[in-house]
Amino acid sequence: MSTDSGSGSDEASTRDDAASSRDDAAFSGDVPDSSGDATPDRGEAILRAEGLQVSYGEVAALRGLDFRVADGEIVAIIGPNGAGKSTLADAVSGHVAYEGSVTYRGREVADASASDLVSQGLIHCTETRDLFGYMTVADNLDLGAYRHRDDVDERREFVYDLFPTLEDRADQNARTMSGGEQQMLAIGRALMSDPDLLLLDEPTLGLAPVILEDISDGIEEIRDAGVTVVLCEQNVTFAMDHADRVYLLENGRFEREGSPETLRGDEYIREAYLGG
Ligand SMILES: Nc1ncnc2c1ncn2[C@@H]1O[C@H](COP(=O)(O)OP(=O)(O)OP(=O)(O)O)[C@@H](O)[C@H]1O
Repeated sequence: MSTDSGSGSDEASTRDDAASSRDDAAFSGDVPDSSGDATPDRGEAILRAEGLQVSYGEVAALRGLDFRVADGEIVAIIGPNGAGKSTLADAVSGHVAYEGSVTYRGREVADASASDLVSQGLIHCTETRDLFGYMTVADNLDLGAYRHRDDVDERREFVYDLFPTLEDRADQNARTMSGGEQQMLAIGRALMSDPDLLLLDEPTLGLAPVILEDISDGIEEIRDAGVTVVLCEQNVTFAMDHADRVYLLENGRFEREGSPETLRGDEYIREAYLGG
C-alpha cells in the first residue's frame, strides 16, 4: 500500500524500487553495541523498525535499519548530510514508501494514512518547518490543533510556557519571525497536535547557540510532559546532551548505537564527530 500523503513523496520510490536495492544493500546487522544499553528499559516500544529500507530510484537512502524507541525516551538519530535522517523521519511518519516493517504502537505505518498517524499522535516536525508565513503565530498554533480540539487552551498554555517568545509575538506573522523563533513555532505547532511521539528533524539547523539553549530546555520539558521524542540531528553534541540513546546513521546504515556516555567514549565518534 502506498503511504503517499502528498507531502514531497512524488519522488519517493515504489516498494519495488526498494526491493530491487535489497541485494546490494543488505543490512549486516552488526551495529557495534559495546554498551549493553541498547535495549530500552524505560517502557514498551512505541516505535519499532525491522529491515527498514527506502530507495529513491537508484539511490538507496536507508539500507535495512532495525531500531526501537521506548515510550518516554528521547532517541537521537545522528549522522552527516545525506546519511538518511530525514528519510527515516519521512518513512516513520508515513510520508515515503518503504520496504521492511515500521510499527507505531504495534500497527504497521504503511497501513495508515499520514493524517491518520497524526490523529494517533505521531507528529513529524520537518526540517523545513512548513509554517504558514502570512498567518500569525497564534493562527499557526491553532492550525496544529485542527484534529484535536479538546484541551486546546491547555496545550497553548503549555507551548507558551515552553517558549514565552511565542506568546509575546502571538500576533506577528510567522514569516517575520527569526529562524530560532520559527523553529520554536514549528515545535509549538507540533505540540498543539497533542503528540505521543514527536519526530524532530534537525531542530537546531542554522540556529545561534543562545537559541539552542531554549530549544534544548524545550525538548527535555516535552519529554517530561510524557511525549516520546525522536531527534534527527546533525549537531552531535546537542543530540548527545539530550538523548537517552543514540543511533549513528551513515550512508543509510546504523554504524553505532548506545547511550551518549558510551558513544562519547567511542574513538571513531570522538574523532569523526566530537572534534577528537
Ligand atoms: N526525494 C528524493 N529524491 C531523490 N533522492 C533523495 C530524495 N530525498 C533524499 N534523497 C537522497 O537520499 C539520501 C538521504 O537523504 P536525507 O535527506 O534523508 O539525508 P539527511 O541525513 O537528512 O541529510 P541532511 O542532514 O543533509 O538533511 C541522500 O543521498 C539524498 O540525496
